[in-house]
Amino acid sequence: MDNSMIEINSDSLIPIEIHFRVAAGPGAGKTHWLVQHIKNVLHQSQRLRKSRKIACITYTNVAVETILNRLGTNVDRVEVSTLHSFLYKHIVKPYGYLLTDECDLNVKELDGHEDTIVHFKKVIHWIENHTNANQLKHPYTVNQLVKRDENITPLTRWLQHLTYHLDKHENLEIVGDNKQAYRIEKNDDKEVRKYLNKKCLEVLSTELLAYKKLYWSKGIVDHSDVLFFSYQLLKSHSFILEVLRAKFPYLYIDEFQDTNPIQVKIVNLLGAKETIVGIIGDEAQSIYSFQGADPSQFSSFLLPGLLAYVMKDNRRSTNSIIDLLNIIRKDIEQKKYRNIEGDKPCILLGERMAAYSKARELCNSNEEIYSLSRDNLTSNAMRKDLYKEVVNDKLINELLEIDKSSSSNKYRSKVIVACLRGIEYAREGDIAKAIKELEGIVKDTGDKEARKKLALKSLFMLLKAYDNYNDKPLYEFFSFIKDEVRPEISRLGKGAAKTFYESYTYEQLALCVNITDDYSKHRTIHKSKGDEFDNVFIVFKSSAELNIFLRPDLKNNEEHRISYVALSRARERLIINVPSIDGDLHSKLDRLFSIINV
Ligand SMILES: Nc1ncnc2c1ncn2[C@@H]1O[C@H](COP(=O)(O)OP(=O)(O)OP(=O)(O)O)[C@@H](O)[C@H]1O
Repeated sequence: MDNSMIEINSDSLIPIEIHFRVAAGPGAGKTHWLVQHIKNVLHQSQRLRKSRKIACITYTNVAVETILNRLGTNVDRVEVSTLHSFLYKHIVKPYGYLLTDECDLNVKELDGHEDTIVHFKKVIHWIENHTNANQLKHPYTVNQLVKRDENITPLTRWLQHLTYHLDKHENLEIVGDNKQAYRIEKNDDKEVRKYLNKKCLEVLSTELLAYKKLYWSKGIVDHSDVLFFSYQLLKSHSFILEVLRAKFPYLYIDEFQDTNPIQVKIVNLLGAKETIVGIIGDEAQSIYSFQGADPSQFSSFLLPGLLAYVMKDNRRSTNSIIDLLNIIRKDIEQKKYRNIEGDKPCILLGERMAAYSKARELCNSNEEIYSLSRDNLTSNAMRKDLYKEVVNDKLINELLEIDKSSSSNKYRSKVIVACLRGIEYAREGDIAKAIKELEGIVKDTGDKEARKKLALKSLFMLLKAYDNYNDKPLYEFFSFIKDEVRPEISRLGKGAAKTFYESYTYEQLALCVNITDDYSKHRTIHKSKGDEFDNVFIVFKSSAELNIFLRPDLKNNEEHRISYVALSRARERLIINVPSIDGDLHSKLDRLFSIINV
């Protein structure tokens, strides 16, 4: 920790007209402090008027909700959003027309930003018209690339992972990640990754902007495009910066450790004058390197006169959990604010589900316990094993597959899946995503406004009837949609499709929907960031992961930071499951944990 840092706690007031950086460990009360600080600025500032607001940026929609709730009646003078939504609303949407020539951006058709999609028709068009197509050689000729499955899969994956990089002149370039250009082949039950040829990718890379333009010209924009457009616009049109600085005299960014270099540049541009910038975060909880985050950007972030603060309390966890966290972390020794001893953290050795049952016992059976896993597969497996009736998590794909025989059947399953997804997103609180899903099936109806209205009406009907189909065969859900929502979908005659609809329940298919902002009790660690739970059950796949307690390296090892985030979510009880550990490790960890065989 830097000695020049000023120590504060989550109730401290700081000067409001000086740029700041607040660093603090887990459970220090960063979010609590930020909300207090905003209220203080609203109270004291001479620079806020009706049309001028505080911009408060945070990482997820869940975090936006949390801050809005805590701000209470003060919300109308604060704009709380994710960085992408903020940039989209205040830069891309109003000024995107300035990019019409350079990027072919079709502003009229712009309708929000989405996850990256790959339209294969566009891929074909792009490759067929590629200036360097004649350099594509067997077995990667134009024809072979767009017709052979063994090329289509890695090509699609590669295009799905295009990103932007700042070059040494601080210009943005579009780059492909060649490690993503693979398909999986099974060889004697072993899975082997087969990659697209490097030379072929090199040739294709020469015209990635042309590929992107095929989407932009239709108004299709993904999350990283929002950063790209914002950066381009701010760099070449300084009046936009002036407008933004006038609108937002204060800009605060929570969870700054997970911003990527382009975002940092944008924040730097805004903070160069007038706007006071404040960043809050924890380097030790930086877990998004796969999205370009670089933890060192937090401590190296500088603006003229910036004051650096540190909060050392841990207000969340019991003493025995904080002891464990302090073993892992060297830069801040957290103080035990609650000062409650609590149960000794526990390692359960053995099979995952048996360990989970034991963990429930340890938490007095009736208390809630949240499981946190490293990857999606494991968190889905936790859910799946608990809800035994789920046969597999590919049911949605099976349904789409079974209805592929004719275009009318294809449309039928598209409608069913869109309704299913829409309902599940809405039930998890993401109404915007739910409506978007349903808009996709009413493309033939009127203008944008009319489609939105119809989607909302359908969603309302579907949610209202939820109890009528939730635990029934999917056929009931289909009948409801045909009767009430989209009568034009084709009937279900005898055959494989009908059998499918009768064999699985709505609930079983609903479990296959991937919820983005996951509020459920079985989550990935990434989705648990910023949250806290009384009892936490962490799934470690092997004893190697326990090395974090013996040789911690939060600075250089992202896997350690991910485990640290998981361990620090617990308020009362911390339980780790690992299949087994050898004797040596057992004796070394004995001091820190109760170790139980299940
Ligand atoms: N001044 C305070 N008064 C009352 N409760 C507080 C105060 N500061 C923090 N808390 C409580 O302490 C807990 C941890 O705070 P918070 O979630 O804001 O921490 P954080 O620093 O954002 O943690 P993390 O980095 O782990 O997400 C929360 O339950 C919060 O409500």
